[in-house]
Amino acid sequence: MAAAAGEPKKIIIDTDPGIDDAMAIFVALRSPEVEVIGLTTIYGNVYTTLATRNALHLLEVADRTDIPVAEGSHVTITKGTKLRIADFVHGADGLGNQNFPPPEGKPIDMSATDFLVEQANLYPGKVTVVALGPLTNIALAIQQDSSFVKNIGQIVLLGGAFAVNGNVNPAAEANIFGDPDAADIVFTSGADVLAVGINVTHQVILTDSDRETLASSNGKFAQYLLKILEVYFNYHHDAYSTKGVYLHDPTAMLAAINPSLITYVEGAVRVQTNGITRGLTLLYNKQKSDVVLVLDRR
Ligand SMILES: O=c1[nH]cnc2c1ncn2[C@@H]1O[C@H](CO)[C@@H](O)[C@H]1O
Repeated sequence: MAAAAGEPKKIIIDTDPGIDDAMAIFVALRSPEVEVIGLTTIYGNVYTTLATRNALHLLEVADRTDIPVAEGSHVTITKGTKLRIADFVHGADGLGNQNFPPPEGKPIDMSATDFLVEQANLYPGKVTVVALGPLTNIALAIQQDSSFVKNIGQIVLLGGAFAVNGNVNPAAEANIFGDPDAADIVFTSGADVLAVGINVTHQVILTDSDRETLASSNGKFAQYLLKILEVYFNYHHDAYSTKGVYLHDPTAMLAAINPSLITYVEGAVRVQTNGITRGLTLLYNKQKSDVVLVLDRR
């Protein structure tokens, strides 16, 4: 596949690493179509402090310590501290219980939100945020700077369960469930949002036999991923009948790198923020304007 002519697309990866986050970050670092200009961190698969540590670690594994890491929010946008952390999917350390040594690097002296706002201002229309966790940092950037929505090129996010059951409960997918209020702010902000839901990512499976192919590679990333994937495979074997693992974050990353790989529908999205369907994503993609008005609060 030829890289798009001209400058690579600048991307900031907002991430909660996370095993599939690690895969997505490596995909981005190996794709000439994009230039990773920063990682921002968030809770989700792990708490934010550990997400920052893992982000720094992954950049060290990839020999890309030139890329800055900015630490994100430790609480939801409504200051909620009762977070749902998916350590049962990713291991207690978020990276398959490998207990890697602590990274040598440090996050930059700037919050994730400030970094997002700064970079969007610096390169108006040119920065894509690839959001792989709950959307707190992005919603905070929208609230902090009224020109963020105009300046950010696109927000590509892994989240939602569009017309299918969620993975936390029948209503909600994990990233949206993590901060439904933030997600509703992002979806109704007027920004160019491309959402890759689990209705898509549950079709993208790294099978047991793909894992054997990976094992036959001497590549640095292949060997690293093999180690951390064990826990992710065990979880999927136990929790789902699928013989393999869902490639959630790598699929969203591929949508950012090469949008033509996926087909899309356009419409208004709202997120349910309370009750038993908290975290439900509702898409209306028809042309009936009075219904869109109810959904779209702009
Ligand atoms: O069953 C689950 N509960 C919570 N989080 C999960 C589950 N399965 C996967 N993920 C994590 O949440 C995002 C996709 O929703 C992915 O980051 C995935 O690793």
